[in-house]
Amino acid sequence: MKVFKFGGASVKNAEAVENVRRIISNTSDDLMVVISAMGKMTNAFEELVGRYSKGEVTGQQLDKIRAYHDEIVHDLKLQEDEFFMSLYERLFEKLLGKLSEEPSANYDYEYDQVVSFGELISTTIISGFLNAQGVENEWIDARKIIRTDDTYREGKVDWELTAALFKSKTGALYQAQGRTICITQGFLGHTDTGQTTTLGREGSDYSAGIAAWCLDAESVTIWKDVPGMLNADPKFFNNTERLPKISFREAIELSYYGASVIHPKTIKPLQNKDIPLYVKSFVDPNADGTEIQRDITSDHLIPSYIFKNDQTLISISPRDFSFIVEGNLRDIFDALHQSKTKVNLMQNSAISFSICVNEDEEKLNLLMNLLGDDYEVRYNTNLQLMTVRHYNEEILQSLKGEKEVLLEQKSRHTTRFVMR
Ligand SMILES: Nc1ncnc2c1ncn2[C@@H]1O[C@H](COP(=O)(O)OP(=O)(O)O)[C@@H](O)[C@H]1O
Ligand SMILES: N[C@@H](CC(=O)OP(=O)(O)O)C(=O)O
Repeated sequence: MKVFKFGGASVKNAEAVENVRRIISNTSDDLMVVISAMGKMTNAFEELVGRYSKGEVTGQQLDKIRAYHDEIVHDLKLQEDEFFMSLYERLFEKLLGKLSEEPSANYDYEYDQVVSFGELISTTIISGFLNAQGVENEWIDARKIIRTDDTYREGKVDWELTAALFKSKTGALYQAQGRTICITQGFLGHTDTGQTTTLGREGSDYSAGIAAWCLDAESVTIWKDVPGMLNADPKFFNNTERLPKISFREAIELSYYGASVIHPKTIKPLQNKDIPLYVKSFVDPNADGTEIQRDITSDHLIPSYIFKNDQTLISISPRDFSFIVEGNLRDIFDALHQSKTKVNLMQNSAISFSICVNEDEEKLNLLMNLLGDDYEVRYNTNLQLMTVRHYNEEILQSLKGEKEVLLEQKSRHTTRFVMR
């Protein structure tokens, strides 16, 4: 059994959905197919829930979402399919029902209840289309399988329970005669009381990793709009090179530093069970792509570079000029934890502790309040964090150009610059 994952870009319109059908039809393996919301629909649902949670009118946002999906349904010629249409209409009725309720004060909870419809609608359309085209499949409700805690918008997975649920809900299907294709939603989970949760933005790759771990899959293939994992984001660089084969370790480092082609959480479950991950192009499905697996021998061959924009460099110093030692490190880490500040880089000197974080004014104010009067906090905004793996001086010079470097950090394999 293999796991395939299709993201928003691969199902953004009817033509793309037909391409997904072709890719699925061209393999003969049992499949668990994990699918995200279509195109940029998660952003559209975020606008919708933003208005809903403030008690504002949501008609315009809802109409936009409905029209987008209706066009795909029309182009796939599904509107004559009564069974499909009853499922499709029911989803929108449920969404409308949710929007007519008074929102609770818990925004993160409301977010998950509303934004999850993106994946529910997309998988309903794709499952319906595949069935209509004779590609028999089972629609599996991830909200009944992936068990998380109640950290809404970033559900923490209960692995053992999720594995048991996967096996009880899909085991018999995969053991049955003939080929089995299951279609399920990325990004979604549920709590022990049955409330819908989500796993964090761009979390469908992670769902594919969870499914593979739970089902002991042979491999995972993530279908993307790029030829594989490249040595830089092709949206910002010409002449990128494909990394044909890298280790789990290298992939987790690259994605952690910001190579957004794979969600960083995806790798751990696969590494833990030694399940290879293929990143392949849905535009050219027969091309080789990238193979991510345990062997490290190819990791050093090509330098990779990753840029994160909209960074803030924060410098925290004890006001009494004391050293940065255990006690004040504890205060600083406590404040970071409480303000849920995610640190992209940290470094200290005798009397100052520096961190580079994604720009977020609200969190920064909270952090400063938590640190209180004992610490002086200074910061620079609008910066760029550049990470270069397997660097050489020539590459560093050409990437830095004329930019001012505010902080530099070097290890044997990685150099990082915070620049303006
Ligand atoms: N190192 C990299 N290699 C390939 N693509 C990258 C890299 N870093 C960033 N990207 C970006 O990741 C995008 C694909 O990921 P994403 O948009 O999240 O896919 P999806 O939402 O369809 O799953 C590419 O279009 C590319 O711009
Ligand atoms: N739809 C969700 C989950 C996801 O992973 O989507 P994609 O695979 O298109 O990045 C999001 O946009 O965050």
